[in-house]
Amino acid sequence: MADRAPPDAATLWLADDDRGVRFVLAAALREAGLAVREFENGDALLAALGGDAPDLVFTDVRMPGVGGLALLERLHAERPALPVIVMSAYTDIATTAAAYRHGAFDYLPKPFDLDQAVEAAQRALAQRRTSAPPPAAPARDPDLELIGHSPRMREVFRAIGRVAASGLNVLITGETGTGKELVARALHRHSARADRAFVALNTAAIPSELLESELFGHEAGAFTGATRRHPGRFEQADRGMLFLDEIGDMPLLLQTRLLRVLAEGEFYRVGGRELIRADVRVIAATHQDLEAKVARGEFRADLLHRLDVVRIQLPALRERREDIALLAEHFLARAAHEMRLEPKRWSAAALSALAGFDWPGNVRQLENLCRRLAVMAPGREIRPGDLPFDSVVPAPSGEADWTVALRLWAERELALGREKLHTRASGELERVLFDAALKAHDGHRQNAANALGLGRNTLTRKLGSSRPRRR
Ligand SMILES: Nc1ncnc2c1ncn2[C@@H]1O[C@H](COP(=O)(O)OP(=O)(O)OP(=O)(O)O)[C@@H](O)[C@H]1O
Repeated sequence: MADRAPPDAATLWLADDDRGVRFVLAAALREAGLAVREFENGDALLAALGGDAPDLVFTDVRMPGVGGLALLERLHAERPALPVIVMSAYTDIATTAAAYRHGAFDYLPKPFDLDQAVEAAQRALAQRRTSAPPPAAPARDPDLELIGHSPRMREVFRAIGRVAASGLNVLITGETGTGKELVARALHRHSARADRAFVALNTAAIPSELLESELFGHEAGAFTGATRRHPGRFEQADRGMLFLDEIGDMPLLLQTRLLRVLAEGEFYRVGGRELIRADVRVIAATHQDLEAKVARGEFRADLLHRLDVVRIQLPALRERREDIALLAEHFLARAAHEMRLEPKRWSAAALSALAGFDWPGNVRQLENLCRRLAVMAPGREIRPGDLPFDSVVPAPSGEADWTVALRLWAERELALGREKLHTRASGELERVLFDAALKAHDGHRQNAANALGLGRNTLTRKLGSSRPRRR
């Protein structure tokens, strides 16, 4: 806790139950000229707060006693101007969004670069701020949770957490099936409009002549077949959110009308005279390159600017292969549950084949495959031969198949903050090798040892320690 910082240095209080994290982080922050005081949990920090106050707080989320989010809430209530930076290995959207909602200045997903942490601290100190009161916490539906632990998805979760409560229009881009609608729903659930409607409209799915009345509604008799007054999606989304999917397919004339409505917040139904006001936050999505469409004169630049206040770009699944195994396990289990089938599991080889596939249909394609295999795959364990791909998928960058699986395992364990990876992985490696060698040599230890390039005694000793259950 001793500090060599200059007497006028800004003070930073750091709460984390992991002594190692505290040690390296505090060292880096002191190096950057801050006076750092360390606490092993939120209670200790709160207790110290009576007599003294820091300029900035860094806190972990999961700690025994008062956790990081509760600490944040207390600090925010008592000292709203004090910036708090939340750090966590749990980068699910709920935690990230809760952090921002409770007034966190920033959220650092672990593991982070020390430079990144120092930079965040400096930013926070440079612009201390007061924040708006948090909106009510929305209910969560686990089926709507976005899954992923890749750095690219963590960035997406962070962006959602950051902009959900802001009220800004958002443009979500990404290939088909990457989860754009799911992101839009997450933005809604974590926004101040969560208890109001989320209305979705797929622009590409509706014939262009009907699109205008779908959006803005129509009066009875407005056109042939309009027998009754029909409120449009804009009206339905009043005080809530309107999700315009495939916005790139909207005809130019309607783009002009949409732009005007967004600018003025009011419109007439088709064939109507009554001016309707609607307070709508628009989230738009597209898989197309809208800038290119603007250049070709197919999309209005001013509409793009109005929709594209914040952009969330979703990576293709092949750009975040680390997430494939996690998603595959989730979808396979969910499919079995939904269809009341006996659960199946993935063999390591099948998972590594999945990780090497290109997934042009992205997460939706993987989800559909899992449903199909939950029903069709013959055994309890899904093997590479059960996969419907024509050719054997090459492992990335010439890696052997099993190292791909190992890499996926390591990345996932690290993302989950698990420990002793080396010991656990080495144990597994030996177990698999010894099993295979013994099986190939009918249990003959000398021959198995020869094949492995080990002495018989070494093999026997290792078998004793790695497989206590065996003779
Ligand atoms: N990160 C994720 N975690 C869990 N499920 C996901 C994730 N991303 C996508 N999905 C699932 O994949 C399917 C496709 O997602 P979604 O409809 O949001 O994609 P999209 O990008 O809007 O597709 P399109 O461009 O075709 O409209 C959905 O069933 C969704 O639940």
